[in-house]
Amino acid sequence: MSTDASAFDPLAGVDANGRMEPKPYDAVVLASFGGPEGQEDVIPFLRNVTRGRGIPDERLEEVSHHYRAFGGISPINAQNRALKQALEAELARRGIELPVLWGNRNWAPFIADTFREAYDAGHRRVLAVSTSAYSCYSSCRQYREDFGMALLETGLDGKLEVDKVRQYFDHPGFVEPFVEGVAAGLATVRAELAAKGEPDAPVHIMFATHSIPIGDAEAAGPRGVEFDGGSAYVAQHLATAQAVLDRVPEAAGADWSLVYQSRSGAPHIPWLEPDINDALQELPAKGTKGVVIVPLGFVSDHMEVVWDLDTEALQTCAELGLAATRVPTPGVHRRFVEGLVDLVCERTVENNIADRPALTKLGPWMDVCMPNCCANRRGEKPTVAGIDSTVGTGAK
Ligand SMILES: CC1=C(CCC(=O)O)c2cc3nc(cc4[nH]c(cc5[nH]c(cc1n2)c(C)c5CCC(=O)O)c(CCC(=O)O)c4C)C(CCC(=O)O)=C3C
Ligand SMILES: [Fe+2]
Repeated sequence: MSTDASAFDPLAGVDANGRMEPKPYDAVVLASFGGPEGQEDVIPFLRNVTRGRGIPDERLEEVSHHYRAFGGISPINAQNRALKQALEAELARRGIELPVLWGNRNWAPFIADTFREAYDAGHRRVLAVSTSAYSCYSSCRQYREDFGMALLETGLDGKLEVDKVRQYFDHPGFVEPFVEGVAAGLATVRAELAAKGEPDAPVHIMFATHSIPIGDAEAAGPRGVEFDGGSAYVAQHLATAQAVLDRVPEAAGADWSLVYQSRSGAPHIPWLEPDINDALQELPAKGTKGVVIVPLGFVSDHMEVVWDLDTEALQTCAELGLAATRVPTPGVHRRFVEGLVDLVCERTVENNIADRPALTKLGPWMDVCMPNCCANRRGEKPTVAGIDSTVGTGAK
């Protein structure tokens, strides 16, 4: 994809495709959402997530039950500790001396504390890797804003330079675990149908991602570019789903769709549809007997996956008599971990990897966001890693 960066006064070292020239980084910051680690954390965590966001109390109440049912513990922090360890091991295996620090947007360890820790350890330039693969306010810009706010809050703006790796929805390291999962999921569901005496019954492949307000979807990615499905967010998912399917011979001829989950917000604000549970209801009338649910929007098996898919959507399947399975997320899959380290190496001077693989025509996505990229008019906050960034750009 090409964008017109020449219209702006770009940061030094960024080309017209938003690619940043390699730099010598001192550390990697694994940045994630964060989650509660006990019953007493649940409400304070939800308040952090929804700060100033108009999420109805009933929705918070409902979501708190999802966490309460798991002892108030989200799986996401343990998953990020495991991912941090796996990244450290892969860097060590390649002989790359880059420490990995971990910080979250909504729960301890908070990004501001991680930046302080980085600075106190002598690091002056860090590269963030987030646990969000796609482009939208929640998955890209909000990280860039929270990095910016953390730099201002800690007084580290002008002292700590912060960049971020590109959105990696179509990187082979993200796609390949899903390829493996879809092939295995189809085999599981077909075996279940065969055991019921229906070996040739139709199976649907349902790709699921987080619903977002339609306004956020339309604001995703660079301005002035037309995308399939009406937005960069939807286009990235459609193209990635196709990239997965193209690599699973057993999926040839199977019906598939992209559906949405975990809607929140006020009812009068339109969000992306259909909801996964509504979409499942439609399947039996079409003669579909089985479904493979692919959590394409997510990096690990966190609460949105174990509750909204494994608890609710699989329950819907059971009620409808559909044979069903849910494919794993990339998690700490070897290819995913290698892919994230490759993404880091695209940006480093030492151990640089010049090749930037992308399995869809949308990629490789930009290292640096264009002005107003993913901006949803929730107010102007300073952002790092944008071509118009005023914070996180290093010594002033
Ligand atoms: C696109 C997207 C991703 C995928 C990209 C990514 O992975 O980052 C994602 C991930 C996640 N969302 C998560 C949790 C929550 N998201 C909420 C609310 C919201 N998410 C939104 C979008 C996304 N969310 C939006 C537009 C809202 C509305 C309010 C707002 O704009 O903030 C709320 C508030 C209550 C509710 O409304 O549900 C909670 C508790 C967790 C943690 C799970 C765990 O604890 O294991 C994770 C990984
Ligand atoms: Fe969310």
